[in-house]
Amino acid sequence: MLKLFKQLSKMDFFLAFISLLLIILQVWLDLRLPDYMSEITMLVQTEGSQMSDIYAAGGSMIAVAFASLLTAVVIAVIAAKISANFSANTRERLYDKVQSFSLEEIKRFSTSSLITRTTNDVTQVQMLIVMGLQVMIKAPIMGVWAITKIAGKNWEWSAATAVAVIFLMLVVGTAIALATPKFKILQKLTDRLNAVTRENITGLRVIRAYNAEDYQQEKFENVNEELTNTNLFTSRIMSLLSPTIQLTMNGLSLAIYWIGAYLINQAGLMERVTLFSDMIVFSSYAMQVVMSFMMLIMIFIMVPRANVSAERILEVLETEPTIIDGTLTTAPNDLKGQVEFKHVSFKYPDAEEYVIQDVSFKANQGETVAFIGSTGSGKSTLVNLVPRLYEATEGEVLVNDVNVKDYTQEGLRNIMSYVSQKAVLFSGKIKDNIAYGENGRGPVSENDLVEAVYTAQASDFVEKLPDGYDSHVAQGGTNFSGGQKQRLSIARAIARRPEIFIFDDSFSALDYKTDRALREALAKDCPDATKLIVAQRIGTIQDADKIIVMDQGRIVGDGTHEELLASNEVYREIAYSQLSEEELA
Ligand SMILES: Nc1ncnc2c1ncn2[C@@H]1O[C@H](COP(=O)(O)OP(=O)(O)OP(=O)(O)O)[C@@H](O)[C@H]1O
Repeated sequence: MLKLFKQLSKMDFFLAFISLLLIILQVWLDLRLPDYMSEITMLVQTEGSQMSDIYAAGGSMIAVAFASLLTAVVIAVIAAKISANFSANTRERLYDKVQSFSLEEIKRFSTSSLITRTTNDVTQVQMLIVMGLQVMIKAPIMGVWAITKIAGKNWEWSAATAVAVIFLMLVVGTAIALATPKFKILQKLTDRLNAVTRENITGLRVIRAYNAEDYQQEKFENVNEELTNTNLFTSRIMSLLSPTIQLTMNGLSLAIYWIGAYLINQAGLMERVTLFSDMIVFSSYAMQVVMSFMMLIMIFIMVPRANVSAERILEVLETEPTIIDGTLTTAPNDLKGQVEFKHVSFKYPDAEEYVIQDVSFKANQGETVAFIGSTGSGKSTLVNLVPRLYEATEGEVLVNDVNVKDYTQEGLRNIMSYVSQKAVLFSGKIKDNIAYGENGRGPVSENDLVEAVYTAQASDFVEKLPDGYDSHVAQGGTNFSGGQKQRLSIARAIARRPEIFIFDDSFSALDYKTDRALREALAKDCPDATKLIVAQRIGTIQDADKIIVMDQGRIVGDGTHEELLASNEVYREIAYSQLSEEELA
């Protein structure tokens, strides 16, 4: 956890130092109170005392108590500020780190766990800082100071206090030992609850359509119940602590008075007043000692959980992304839009089998290269290697004759547009979604934006909307149809004016007519861009300059539509399953 605190700024450390000084002042003020008590008790017991003296002592006592209160408020404000700063910085660092992760690291942690770590786990540590700054430093100072005040006064009273403290430590130690293992489980269960909730919300349509509410509900309830039970277990243990502490404090008071009564009974008349006053003072200080232990206990309750959270946060922060940036922002040559695979093989992290095996091909500037093959044959995986969403396990992926590993990721992605299999839109306006991201050449102009929408065959529905390009897009683009979403995400790719387009089965939701119109417009408007197209439909790819046929991660044929029809069995099978002989002739 200390590692996490290292990131606090100098200003935060300075504030923490100020709060330390204030805490010392507060403890000093708090420990003045029993002295006034003693003074007042003495005055009350002594014959001939003046009322004005009692008022003076009482007034000072109130002033000191008020000053202590004021100091406590300032300390609390400082603690809140430091802890809020800590949270904001940690969340930002986590966010930046996650941004640098490749899909491999995201998969390793899981999306829901990354969300819990950025929110819930940070809050756990934040709460510890707030409490810790106020109490963790104060309690030992107060405890030690109070002990020195009562040390040597009377061994019977000291022994009673020691017994109370030892008893408390035993009870708390047992409670912490029982509860700590559960804290780790609690955070993991929070991850799972988060995952199930996300699944329920994102899959709502399917859940409803299949009347699977009960099934999902049960899934949710199972995790929820497990989390509740674990929470209850730790809470029950911790809830025993408070009454035990109360009981110990009251028991200690009783013991001190009981011992006091015995001592007073034994003492001579003159000593009685001093003993009585000592007893009052001792019991006040003894309460301070027990109170400081109680404060420490509160912290000890929080430390194990915060520690688990801190470890989970550090795990993310200390993970080195597997995809490391190269140094080149552009290729040191005049090539544009060239993509080449040289004996590339790939297997997913933690997987045994290769999903791409010894793939080699070349796409030159302006060419359209299409990939077709049965589902699961590795087409999407293959094109994901070009923008380095994954790293080739063996072989080389070259863009403009430079290995993709040698580019900075930003430089590499500046020259390409990737359209994923599932259209992804972001909440905001249509135009924000199209003029999205950066390409290293400044913002997308209004003209490029409109042209892109036209090329993507999206103008018909965009311009019909009451707010046109300013129309609202809901999160995930849920207020658009599948085909509309695909066209908008294709428009976003076109607006970037890239050297290379990667379409990962991005035409699948379009009707044949729109599919054809879009491809024709793309060929006309972006003739110089290289297009890598993954598709299931022969119609989408039959005009491609080169078609690569994939089967079980290997290339089993390449050529034009006509060449493959004549020579490639796998291609012919796919083609005949989709089009009639007349259409293919
Ligand atoms: N993130 C992943 N982790 C592990 N294995 C994966 C992952 N994504 C895909 N695979 C596996 O890799 C293989 C190739 O998948 P890929 O998505 O590249 O095929 P595809 O040809 O694009 O299929 P489709 O046409 O159905 O989209 C499949 O066997 C799949 O199970």
